[in-house]
Amino acid sequence: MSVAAHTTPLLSRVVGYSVAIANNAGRIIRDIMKRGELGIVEKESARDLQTEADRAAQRSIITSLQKCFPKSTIIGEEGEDEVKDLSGQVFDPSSDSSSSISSIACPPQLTTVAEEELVIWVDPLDGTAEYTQGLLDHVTVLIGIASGGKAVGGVIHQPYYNYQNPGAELGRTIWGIVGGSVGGMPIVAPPEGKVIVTTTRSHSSSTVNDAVAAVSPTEVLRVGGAGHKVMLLLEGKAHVYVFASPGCKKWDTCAPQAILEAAGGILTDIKGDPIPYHATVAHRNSTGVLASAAGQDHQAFLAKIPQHVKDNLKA
Ligand SMILES: Nc1ncnc2c1ncn2[C@@H]1O[C@H](COP(=O)(O)O)[C@@H](O)[C@H]1OP(=O)(O)O
Ligand SMILES: [Mg+2]
Ligand SMILES: [Mg+2]
Ligand SMILES: [Mg+2]
Repeated sequence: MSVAAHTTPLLSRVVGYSVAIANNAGRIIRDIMKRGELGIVEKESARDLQTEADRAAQRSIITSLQKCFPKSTIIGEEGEDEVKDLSGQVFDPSSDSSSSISSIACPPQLTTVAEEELVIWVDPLDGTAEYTQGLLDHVTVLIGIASGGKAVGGVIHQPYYNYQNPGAELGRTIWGIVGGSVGGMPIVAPPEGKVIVTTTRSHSSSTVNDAVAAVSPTEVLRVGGAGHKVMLLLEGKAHVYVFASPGCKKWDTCAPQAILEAAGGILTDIKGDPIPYHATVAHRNSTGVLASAAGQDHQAFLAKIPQHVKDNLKA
């Protein structure tokens, strides 16, 4: 372990190690796709799939995080068996130069957060439907860190970024701490005079579509993954992410929310209420998601969501 690991705040260390752990999970996801044996199973429905990549990436992430931060609570998408299975290949994040943590700023109010106060929400592969359909750049690995019920830090790794640009570096990782710093990609403001909305491509419903139409989009980007859609907000490709559905869970939104808020954006439920991230909270975001890029009028978007949409999403 480097000297910096002992002198930097715990939260910066967790985020820095999560960068390396997410990058390693991305390698596992690419390897499984290359081998072509996806081992697809249906979870709750045909729209809720799990592959060997989801399972293997979760095993590796949970095993590695638990080894580094044994007193924190770690909650992963892929169920109890996978979470308790610590046989995943242990990855030592301090061996990876991408976990350089000295540049990850932590605001004063978060420097004293203790390991046992942290709840780490892990989505080992966000955008599983798109992964199985070959829409590989929609896939992300999400590690979100909460303290006091709030999303305070996060990592989004996009393992297939640039996969259609041979010669360019494959994959990218963005990280952030709320009130601290954001790194890994430039933050760009979306174009003025347009309202580009991003929403689901694989989990639509009439309520989802009514909410999108209500914000009067000039363009709608229907893409997979919560992590991918928040990346579109960060890189100026969309103004607002609207998902009036109970489909997303805490591990889908914790990391994206922390990074978006660190960059000046806002993520709430579709009614404007904060999403809680305590260890004991219900996993489902039953009242939907609305996220806006930095500089956008979040309240104005919320005000346009029709009452019948809000009524359809009960807590
Ligand atoms: N109805 C649903 N069933 C299961 N997962 C869902 C559902 N709706 C959304 N999700 C999760 O939220 C993410 C964002 O939704 P969408 O891509 O539809 O916009 C999905 O990639 C999926 O995460 P995951 O792929 O990790 O299972
Ligand atoms: Mg899933
Ligand atoms: Mg997900
Ligand atoms: Mg997932």
